[in-house]
Amino acid sequence: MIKLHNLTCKYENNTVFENISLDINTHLSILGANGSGKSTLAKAICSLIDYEGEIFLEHKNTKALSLNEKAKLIAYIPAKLEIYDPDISVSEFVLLGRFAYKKSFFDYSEEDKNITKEMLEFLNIIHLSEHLVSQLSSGEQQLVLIAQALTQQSKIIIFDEPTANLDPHNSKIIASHIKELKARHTVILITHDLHLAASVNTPVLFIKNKSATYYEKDFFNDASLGQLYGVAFESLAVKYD
Ligand SMILES: Nc1ncnc2c1ncn2[C@@H]1O[C@H](COP(=O)(O)OP(=O)(O)OP(=O)(O)O)[C@@H](O)[C@H]1O
Repeated sequence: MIKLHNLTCKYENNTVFENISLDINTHLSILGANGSGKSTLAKAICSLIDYEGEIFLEHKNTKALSLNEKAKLIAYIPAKLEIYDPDISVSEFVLLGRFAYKKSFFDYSEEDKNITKEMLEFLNIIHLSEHLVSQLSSGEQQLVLIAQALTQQSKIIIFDEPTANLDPHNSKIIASHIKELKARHTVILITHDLHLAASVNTPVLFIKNKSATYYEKDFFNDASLGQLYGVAFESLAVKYD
């Protein structure tokens, strides 16, 4: 459960959006034009940037939570992997998702390593375990990012444009994983990929003109999409189902 109360985000003098209040009790897709503030909203929810107002995760004010407490409640998956260590392997990278559970400063536990292996198997990338993350394709890197987030075992997972760099085949793989994860997690999906959003099939929060409108259902039709995005739509063609 995520609760936003009078949430305002700005960068210096640029107000991105203001006074968003919303209770998110289920899966949600956040849509809107480039620069409308989707990633800013996600980053505020994850305390990665400053904000005005209040954000509650599972009834707890995020400002009162430690980094580790937040990591156990919410995971953020960026659109693209930033690789700080070109020599890190897939299994080492995914294991880092267990940081909030680490008991010893020096090493991860057997349980941490087992959970890492489990997530690599779940995403069908166990064969990449010893590969260098820096040498993977974009599609493989996206799966590695998802694996790392899953090891956090947080209730809420935010996917920020998970198919941004992917071809339709890899997008379909990601779509199928996201749909599967809905059974165990609260999924927040940020995307421009309307096929993906329609396929994942959640209520929609559309950000426009510094505010946000919530659509419980009936969002994915040519008329409302055309009006919101300002371009003509003819029924979505690619099927991720
Ligand atoms: N670190 C930053 N410093 C200053 N301005 C920023 C910063 N990050 C984002 N912005 C500005 O905030 C606004 C919202 O950006 P944001 O990335 O949240 O939009 P978005 O909806 O996720 O866009 P896109 O769909 O293009 O990824 C934009 O005008 C952007 O230029």
